[in-house]
Amino acid sequence: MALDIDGTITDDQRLLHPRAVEAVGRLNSRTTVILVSGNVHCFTRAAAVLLGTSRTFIAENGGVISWGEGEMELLSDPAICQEAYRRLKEVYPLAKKDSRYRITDLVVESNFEIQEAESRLRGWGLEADLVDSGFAVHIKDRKVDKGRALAKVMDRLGLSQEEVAAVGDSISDLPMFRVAGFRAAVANGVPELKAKADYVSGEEFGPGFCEIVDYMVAEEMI
Ligand SMILES: O=C(O)COP(=O)(O)O
Ligand SMILES: [Mg+2]
Repeated sequence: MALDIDGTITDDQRLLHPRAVEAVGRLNSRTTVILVSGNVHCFTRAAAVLLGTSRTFIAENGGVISWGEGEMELLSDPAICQEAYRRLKEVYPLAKKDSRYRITDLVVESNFEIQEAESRLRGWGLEADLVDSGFAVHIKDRKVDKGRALAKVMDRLGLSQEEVAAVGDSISDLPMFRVAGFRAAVANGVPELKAKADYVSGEEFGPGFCEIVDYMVAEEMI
């Protein structure tokens, strides 16, 4: 299972839900859980350790892949994001967040018109785009997303589409839905994601995620 963190196993304040922790524990005994997050590498790694999930995981919305302990692969060019930030800052009052720990993308506060900024990036011919997870606005390399990184992980681990489920809440999870065979969204997910999901939970956040795991067990998918 490719599993998102914020808004899927946490609440809207990013607090980990105890029932989601229990559900991840159940998954760990049945299958491999790969965290796929917009969070930085060190945060995602700490989550993997605390949840007992695979040390192969995806961070920074696909910009960083951790291949088990010790090997890290960067899929994005940080210079692309830096240049986009520099140009956008000439127009908007951008404020960086947790930049010290970011390796590839940049996170800024949501104090500007994202769609307008994206069309400016395109107009300037830059290779960067923006994605708003509902928790953070990321300036990222356009060729990077959670789905492309997940496809790389599947390839290396020899996993077919039918063997992979993706679970998430935000627009940043949509690219994962293109490569996974089973797609599930929590009820608090964005409409664009829920529209593409095979299963949408009735409950929101952590309890919704538990419901998804219960459904997959009942349907003998795991
Ligand atoms: O970093 C974010 O913006 C949100 O993190 P997520 O991808 O785990 O939901
Ligand atoms: Mg999320």
